[in-house]
Amino acid sequence: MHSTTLIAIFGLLVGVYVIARRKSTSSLPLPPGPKPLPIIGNVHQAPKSHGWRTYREWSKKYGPIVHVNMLGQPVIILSTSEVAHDLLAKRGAIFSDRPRLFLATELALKGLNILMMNYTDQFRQHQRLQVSVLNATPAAAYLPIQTLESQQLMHDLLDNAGVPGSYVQGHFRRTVASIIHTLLYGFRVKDYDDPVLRSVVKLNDEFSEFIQVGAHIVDQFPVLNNLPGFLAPWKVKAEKHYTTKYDLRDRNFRRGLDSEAWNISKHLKKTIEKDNLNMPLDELAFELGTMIDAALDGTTDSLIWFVVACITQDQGFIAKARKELDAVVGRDRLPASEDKPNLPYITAIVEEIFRWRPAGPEGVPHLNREEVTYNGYTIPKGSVIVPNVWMISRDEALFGPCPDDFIPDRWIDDDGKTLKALPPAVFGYGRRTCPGRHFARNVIWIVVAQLLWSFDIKAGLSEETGEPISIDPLACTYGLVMRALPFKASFNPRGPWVREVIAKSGVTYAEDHEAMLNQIGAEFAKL
Ligand code: HEM
Repeated sequence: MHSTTLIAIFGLLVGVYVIARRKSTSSLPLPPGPKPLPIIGNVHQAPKSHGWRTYREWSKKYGPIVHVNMLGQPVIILSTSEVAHDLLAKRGAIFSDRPRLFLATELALKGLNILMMNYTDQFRQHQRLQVSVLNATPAAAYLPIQTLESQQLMHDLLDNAGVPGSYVQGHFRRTVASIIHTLLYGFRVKDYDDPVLRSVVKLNDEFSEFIQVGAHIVDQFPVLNNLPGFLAPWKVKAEKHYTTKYDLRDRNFRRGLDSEAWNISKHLKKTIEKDNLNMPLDELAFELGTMIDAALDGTTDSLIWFVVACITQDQGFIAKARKELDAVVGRDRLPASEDKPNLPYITAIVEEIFRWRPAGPEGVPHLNREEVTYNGYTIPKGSVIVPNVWMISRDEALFGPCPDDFIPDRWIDDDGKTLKALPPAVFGYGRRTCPGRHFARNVIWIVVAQLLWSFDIKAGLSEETGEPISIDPLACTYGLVMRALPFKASFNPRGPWVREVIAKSGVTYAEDHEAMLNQIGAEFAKL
């Protein structure tokens, strides 16, 4: 046998032995969970995919804190908003690291993945940069670009209107991609088959596979990486992922720097120079790339779930939204972000999308750097902490009855106007809460408002029978992000005024987006 193979097997055995002997200083038990087997723990019961379904069953059986053992690695699943806040937010100093998912970080991204960085000084430096361009105030400056792209989407969907049913998901992805590439790098994405967009989607899908907790034995036993390539096929895949990502990020970053107009690449490079930060430019390029990756899927997929909700869940919410839109906006123009204070029902719909189909139903895992005791249990140091977002969003005590149904009214207070302060789970917790949440909410709000104002959204028709093709509202992919499986939909203008209004703004590619970016730059200068 090859000597590296022997070393790897020896390392594996030592690893199992050391982990099995890991001693706790607390006399309190571990949280309850399914019964483990010796050495392998609960590996045999671990879900192969759609873990949130299994986690839902476990939380019903064992309660809001469940412990499972993956080859000695403790995994703690949190299933109510209260326990998630108590641990991940209130004890944020302990619970803000990330698991060492070897494939996702050390190998595939060589430590340059901001999402998977521990809560270190280096991470905090990145976080300060993110917040400086994504907080509520800077995010508000992006509304004109977001509105422009939403108008373009309405135009693209109108173009599709005569088609009895087509796959429209690409239009939504293009819209979100164009917003983020314009702001970060200064160029619009005009085609959903654009090669830059195709690369981001492919890399995101790959990364989503790398990041799955428990899916790769090398995450538990990094020593296996000493195996020769033919015994460790993940190495080649991860190296290729890194190189492709590096090249893409480098190219986009340079394009941003070379562009005439203001953009976030230029702005952050200036910040680094002005504040004399210790951050090499390729690290900044990765920072920007992380924002692109994080923004694209969650935002696009939330919009597509909204389309699914319109087709499969309408118990009157569409009529209610239209009544509000007609009263506030009228029929001579598309809704604009300035209408937001007067359109609380649209805001309730946006919150309901996040609750009904949280883009990341298993959240992004945290890791605790110290052992803690909580509610009579011990949570061992170095546990992988999974916020069970799917279940947290279905807590009837918080969100009311029928949690599997799409009911925006659950967010509206008794006065019919104010939004209830219910705790959303979709953007994560504590010090690692998604910095892009204002940005995402703004994009989704304007697109949802304009879609409801413009179109009757229905299931696509079968080419053979002419009948509507039924859509399973739970049919989805599995990964970091829960994506609806491709489906056909039709978007028909709900009245003649819609075509007139959308045609008036027409195709938006002739608009001077560089002037809009310079305007944002001028607003940033005043902040
Ligand atoms: C609906 C859309 C989105 C969803 C559902 C979402 C969700 C999340 C979640 C769950 C996390 C991890 C939180 C945690 O660990 O507790 C996260 C992190 C992050 N998100 Fe978002 N996000 C969305 C959109 C965006 C956008 C638009 C941006 C940027 C423009 C963005 C940038 C980031 C970044 C940079 C991180 C890493 C933060 C960290 O690791 O501390 N996200 N997001």
